[in-house]
Formats: sequence, structure tokens, C-alpha cells
Amino acid sequence: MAVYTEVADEDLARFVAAYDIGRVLACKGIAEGVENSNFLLHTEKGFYILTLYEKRVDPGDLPFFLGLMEHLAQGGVTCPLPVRNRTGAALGTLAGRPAAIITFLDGVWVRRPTAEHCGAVGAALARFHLAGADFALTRRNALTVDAWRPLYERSKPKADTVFAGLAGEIERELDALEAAWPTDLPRGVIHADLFPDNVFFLEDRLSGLIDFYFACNDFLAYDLAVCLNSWCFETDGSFNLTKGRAMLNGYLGLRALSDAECAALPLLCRGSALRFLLTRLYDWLNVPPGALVRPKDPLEYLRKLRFHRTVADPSGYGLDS
Ligand SMILES: Nc1ncnc2c1ncn2[C@@H]1O[C@H](COP(=O)(O)OP(=O)(O)O)[C@@H](O)[C@H]1O
Ligand SMILES: N[C@@H](CCOP(=O)(O)O)C(=O)O
Repeated sequence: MAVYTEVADEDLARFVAAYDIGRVLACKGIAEGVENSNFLLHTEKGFYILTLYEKRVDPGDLPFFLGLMEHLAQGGVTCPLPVRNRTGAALGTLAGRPAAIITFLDGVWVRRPTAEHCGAVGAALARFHLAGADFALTRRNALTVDAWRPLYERSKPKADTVFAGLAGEIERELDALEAAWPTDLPRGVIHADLFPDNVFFLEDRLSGLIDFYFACNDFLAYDLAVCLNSWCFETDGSFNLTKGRAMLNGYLGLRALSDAECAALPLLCRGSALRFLLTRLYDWLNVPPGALVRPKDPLEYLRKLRFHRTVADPSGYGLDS
């Protein structure tokens, strides 16, 4: 359960009183997510999500994230909207943390995605990329190739306690990716964390996207790599080519990939796998005392990374030539 910060009733009541959403009826910590503290807030006007931004969120980036939600919603992407208080501010401070209230999105995330879900996610990702193209603000990706080695260094002393040989394998991968990482693929605003728990469905119809707190400007095809990693592997660790093909075709139905983007996919998938391996490894080794959070398994992403090293070309993900 991701609640790092507890909120006193009187502080919450004072915070909510600045909004036009009625009085608080209930507020419950949400048993999902690993990054921020999220609460289901029930007020006289309905249900909302209250988020307190935690360690990985730079408060200076919050106008980008909240503005992006508003921009995407105007561009036809179904996503939550920040609620503004009576002074027009979408951002405040609660329990010593930057905090925002966002609208509640109906739907549930799918625990066992099918090829049809993957196709819908591919199309939604392309829609996100198209709608984000004219967003005025920019944010550099704080978790791209140049950030991976410093992040690894913070886990290095204990990496081999998680898995024997892990430190050496990560170091070899860092050397390879730093040397080969592309520099000139099409760029734009990317979600960067569009995992199954960030996509809601209602009766198998995609109902919206959430969690824009890793969004940034980077290679558009890197976002596809994040999704191939998080949606198209089976629990036994095998890559499901049918799901990969469905996702890529869903995306290609709305946005074409250049030859360079297609050719770079195996490398981008390796990079994306390493990125999640490294953040998970850090979180695994650094659970804050008293936090209600279940850290995610870093080794899941080591297995994915190993698979990508065996992929010679994008047909390995189901991309038809
Ligand atoms: N706008 C929303 N509408 C409905 N549920 C939400 C919304 N935002 C977050 N949630 C719930 O909170 C959980 C954690 O949110 P998420 O943004 O993924 O957390 P984190 O910031 O830790 O990554 C989600 O899995 C979902 O259950
Ligand atoms: N998707 C990341 C973790 C952060 O995402 P959240 O939405 O679950 O908080 C991972 O799986 O490592």
C-alpha cells in the first residue's frame, strides 16, 4: 500500500475547505502504486483522488504534470483533471508535502491483459503522443540513459545481495547502452510509465489513462518499449508475440514509425527494462521505515532485459516487415 505520509483529519479539512467540493465525508489510503501517497477522497460533491507527492517528484515539475493532464483532456485523451481551489491553484501543501486533488476516473486496471487490451493500449499511446505534440511545457527525462549509472551507483554496494552477479551484469549493460543509445529519433511528450495499473478499462473498453508523474520529453518509440515490456510478457517470463503485434498495430493505426524507430526497438526495450530494474532495485533496498508499500520485484526486469538481448530485429516483437 503506498501511503508514505499520514494526514491528520484537521489538516485535511482545512486543505479541502479551500476547494469548492464540499466537506470531507471520508478519506482512505489507496492500496496500490509505489511512488506517491494516494487517498480516495469522498466529499459532499463526490469522489476524488488526493495525491501527496513523494520522493521522486520534483515539485518544480508539478505544473508540467498537472498542465499536461489538462492539455491531453482537451486533446481527447480521457484522463483525470486537476481540481482547482477557489484561488485557481491546482497545487497546495498538505502534511508538509506538495499535494493536489484530481478527478476520479471510472474503470479498473486489468490483471491479465489480452491481445485486445494490448491493441487498445497501443492506440491510446499513439493518441497520447499526437495530443501531446503541441503541449507548450517541456520536461527532460530524469530517468534516461545518463541517469542510469548514477542511480545504479546508489544500489551497487548491495546489488549482489539481491541476486548473485547482478552488479556485474548491470555494469556490462550500462556500458553497452551508453555506447549505443540513439540520439536522433522522433521526440515528443511521453507517458514513460504506461503500465497496466495506469490504464483503466470498463467492460474491456479502455476508459482512461492515469499517473502522469514520469511524463517527460523523450523518444516517442521509447514509450512503446515501456509498454511492450509491461504489457506483453507472460508470468512465466516469455514474450507474447501476439500481444506485441497487437500493441504495435494498434499504435501504427494512428502514428507511423520511421525505419530508424523500428530498428531501434530492441535497444529501446533493453534501456526501458534496465530503467525499471534500477528504480525497482533502489526501492527494494530502501524501503522507508514505517511506509505502507510493497516494493516491486526488480528481477522481473532482469529477465525481460535478458530476453531483449536475444532480439535481433523488431520482428521479434511482432512488427511485420
Ligand atoms: N484519477 C484516478 N481515478 C481513480 N483511481 C485513481 C486515480 N488516480 C489514482 N487512482 C488509484 O490510485 C492507485 C495508485 O495511483 P498511481 O497514480 O498509479 O500511484 P503512484 O503515484 O504511486 O504511481 C491506482 O492504481 C488507482 O487505483
Ligand atoms: N511502474 C513502475 C512503478 C511506478 O508505478 P506505479 O504506478 O505502480 O506507482 C514499476 O512497475 O516499476
